[in-house]
Order: sequence, then structure tokens, then C-alpha cells
Amino acid sequence: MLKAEKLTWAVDGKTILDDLSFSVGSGEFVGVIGPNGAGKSSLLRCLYRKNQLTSGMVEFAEQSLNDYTMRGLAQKIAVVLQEPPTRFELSVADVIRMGLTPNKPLLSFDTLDDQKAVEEAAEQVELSDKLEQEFNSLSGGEKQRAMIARAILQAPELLLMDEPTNHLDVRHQIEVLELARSLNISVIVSIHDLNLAAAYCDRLILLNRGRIVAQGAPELVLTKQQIQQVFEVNVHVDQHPFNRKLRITYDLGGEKHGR
Ligand SMILES: Nc1ncnc2c1ncn2[C@@H]1O[C@H](COP(=O)(O)OP(=O)(O)OP(=O)(O)O)[C@@H](O)[C@H]1O
Repeated sequence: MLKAEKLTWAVDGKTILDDLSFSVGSGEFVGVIGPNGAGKSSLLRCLYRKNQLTSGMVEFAEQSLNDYTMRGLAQKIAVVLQEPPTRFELSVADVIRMGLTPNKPLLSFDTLDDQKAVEEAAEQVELSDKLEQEFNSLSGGEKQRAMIARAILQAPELLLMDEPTNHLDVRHQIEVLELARSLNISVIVSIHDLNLAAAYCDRLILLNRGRIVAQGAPELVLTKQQIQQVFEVNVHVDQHPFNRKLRITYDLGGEKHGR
């Protein structure tokens, strides 16, 4: 579905992403992990054409990303960003409704079905009681969930999410990832929490300093050695006794502090 080959992005003469090759299959849930500044957001920006590649190529559905119109791209790919835009002086319902735009004829009016779709998307992210509230007055986590509802309404084939769990409490982190999984579309998500990444992603791409250090199933990528090398922390990696997913436990410096 999505294929990147030798993707390279440089800015001000500095190479930020260097020779990245990977693919994401239909319905796959892929996590992009790596330390601060590794290039996760820059990579996602290349995948929705906010960053123009310096060299290499990205194909979506066997067509170069550059060959899509903006509207054509929005019909295929939805994006949920780390910091939702704050310029919206609109209600939550207005913001969510924007998700319908790419798939509606230009200058058409909203139908009752559109209204119902907005309400259903709001319900999925537990914002039904906030629909008339101004978007800007939502909490960080609520804004994030509204942007996810907008993306759901877009009915994309690929969902790109840049740190979607950033502002969310632990229950909503889990719910957002489960919701994204339940859509049964391809998802590429950048994520800091390695345990969530291991639990929800089919495959992981581990970035460090703009290069892919490892990619594959969580068990192959999240090895003790690789985590220690890239994140520079001591960890213990085992299998969770209940869900059999990888479990990463960090050395929180107890020894150092005599605890
Ligand atoms: N437009 C830009 N101009 C200059 N430098 C940039 C630009 N965009 C990104 N960078 C640099 O590229 C590097 C990677 O940034 P990026 O935001 O992609 O990292 P990240 O892995 O998403 O980090 P974080 O985990 O902190 O969000 C950083 O050093 C950043 O300063």
C-alpha cells in the first residue's frame, strides 16, 4: 500500500532523514519509535507531503505521492498531528465535520446523514456532550480526540498519527490506540511509549539520528540491546504474563540512589 524507497530529507543543508526504505501493507498497524529528535515527525511529514523529499520516493497505492492532488491525497490519507491547530474559532462539531470535506462535492450542503456521521464520530471519542463547545476551549486531550474523530470521518485508507497519545491520560491512550486498530485500515503512528508500541503495533520502525536502526515485529526491534543502545537507558525485556506482549521495564536508577 505505502512504499518508501531511499527516502531522504534535508533542510538547511542538514540531512534529517537518511536513506529510509520501508513499506506498510494494507491494514497494517506500524509504529515509528525512536528518541527525541530521531526524525519521527519529519518522516510522517514526508508521508503526507508536508516535507518535500530531497531524494528517494514514496508511493501510495502504486502511485507516487507527488502525483496526487491535495484533495485526492486527503481522500486517501488522514493525519492527526501532535499539536492540534489552535486557529480554529469553531465548535467541536465544525472541526469534526471538516473530515467530511474531501469526500463531498464542492460547495454542497450538509445532509442529515452528515450530521449523524459527525455525532457518531464524536461518540466514538466520547465527545458527544462537547459538540457545541468552542474547539479552542477543549483540554489538550479532548482536542486530540476531536482531531481523531475528524480523521475517522475522513474514511481514509491510511491514518498517520504523530504522537496521538501525547496529551491523553492512560485510559484514553489505550482507547485511542484500540480505536485506531478497530478501523482496520493501515496506520502509521509515532509513539514514545515502548510498551504501548509493543502491545498495539504489528511492526515497528526504530529510528535514530534519521536512520532506520531496525524494523520488523516488536520482538525483533525491541531487544534489550537495541533499546539500550538507542535510548541510552538500562532495561529489562520480558513477556507480560497476562497478555503475552513484550514488557519493557526501565532501570529507574534505584541502585544509583541507594533504594
Ligand atoms: N523545518 C526544520 N528545520 C530545521 N530543522 C528541523 C526541521 N524539522 C525538523 N528539524 C530537525 O530534525 C530533527 C528531527 O526532528 P523531528 O521533530 O522529526 O524528531 P522527532 O523524532 O519527532 O522528535 P520528538 O520525539 O522530540 O518529537 C530535529 O533535530 C529537528 O530540530
